[in-house]
Amino acid sequence: MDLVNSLNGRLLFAVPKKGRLNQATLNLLEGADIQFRRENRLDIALVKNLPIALIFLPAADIPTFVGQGRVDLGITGWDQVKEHDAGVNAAAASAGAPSSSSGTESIMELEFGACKLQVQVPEKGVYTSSADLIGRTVGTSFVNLTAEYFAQLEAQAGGSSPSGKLQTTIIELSGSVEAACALGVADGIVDLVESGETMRAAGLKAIDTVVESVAVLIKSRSPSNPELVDLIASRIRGVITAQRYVLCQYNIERSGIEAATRITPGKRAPTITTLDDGWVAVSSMVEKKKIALVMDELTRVGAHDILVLDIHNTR
Ligand SMILES: Nc1ncnc2c1ncn2[C@@H]1O[C@H](COP(=O)(O)OP(=O)(O)OP(=O)(O)O)[C@@H](O)[C@H]1O
Ligand SMILES: O=P(O)(O)OC[C@H]1O[C@H](OP(=O)(O)OP(=O)(O)O)[C@H](O)[C@@H]1O
Ligand SMILES: [Mg+2]
Repeated sequence: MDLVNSLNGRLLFAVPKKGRLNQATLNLLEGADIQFRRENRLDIALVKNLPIALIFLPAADIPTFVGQGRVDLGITGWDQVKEHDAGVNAAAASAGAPSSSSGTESIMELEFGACKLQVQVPEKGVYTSSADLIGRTVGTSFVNLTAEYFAQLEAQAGGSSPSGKLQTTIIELSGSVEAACALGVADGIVDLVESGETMRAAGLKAIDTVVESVAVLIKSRSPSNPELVDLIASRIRGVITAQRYVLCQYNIERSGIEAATRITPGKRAPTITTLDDGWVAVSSMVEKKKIALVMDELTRVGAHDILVLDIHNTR
């Protein structure tokens, strides 16, 4: 098969090929009924039921492909989008050009991959604020955001050199960044924190947040097929909403309906069905994180036979 020719006329959609965002992204594609079979070792997969090709790329590279318009759509971390933007701005500044936009547009936040890019220092060390790291060495995979962050800090401290050259040394590391302080490679690091387990295990503490991140769906400024982009976005939004809600069903005496539907007003309105002898059945979407409380309150106002069901999809 001539792979390049087979991409003709297809919308190109970049997805993380490994790492923290890979599995959640594959689940999302499955929920949106985007069907494909990926050949072993091949980073391109043709979608069977839509004119789309999936391109498997490292999360960090996806904003570059989308930003240059080589790929129409992508899923990556917001941190990676900001890192790419900071790189584009730094390149423009060093060329004496005005800061330009990176060419990516965020369509929506996806409800996974939440983490924070944080400045971290040894827990029992001499550094207590980011300003203490000015003129020191900082290890990170996010060199552009880190350079931008310290440039601002240096400017605030009034110590920025006339040439605009950074006093703080940024060392680029591609993984296991937390090891850098213990091994003397860096005085502090800028890396991602979710649970904080990796940071604490390395004897580090966070002293500031550079960016708060979550996975995002992004598109290029001029996608090849805007209608298809809208269709995919709408399908993905449906899956995300379905994941956030559960369906709560219960029976209640008609006299209790007002109190009960105040507890479960639904996304738009609850569905109410009349049963025999003065009872009604209510069915309503409830935010998953609130369901335990909602069930407590429904019981209190006299609801019976409360059922909670997963929703697979919604529009
Ligand atoms: N611990 C985490 N919790 C939540 N999201 C994370 C976490 N670590 C990374 N991410 C998100 O996932 C994105 C990709 O990071 P990840 O480290 O998974 O990719 P990778 O570096 O390509 O893979 P690997 O680290 O396995 O080589 C990050 O930019 C961030 O948005
Ligand atoms: O706060 P936590 O829940 O511990 O998660 C944070 C860790 O997760 C990521 O590492 P990853 O697993 O991608 O390994 P890496 O350092 O090799 O990239 C990130 O770079 C942190 O090290
Ligand atoms: Mg990683």
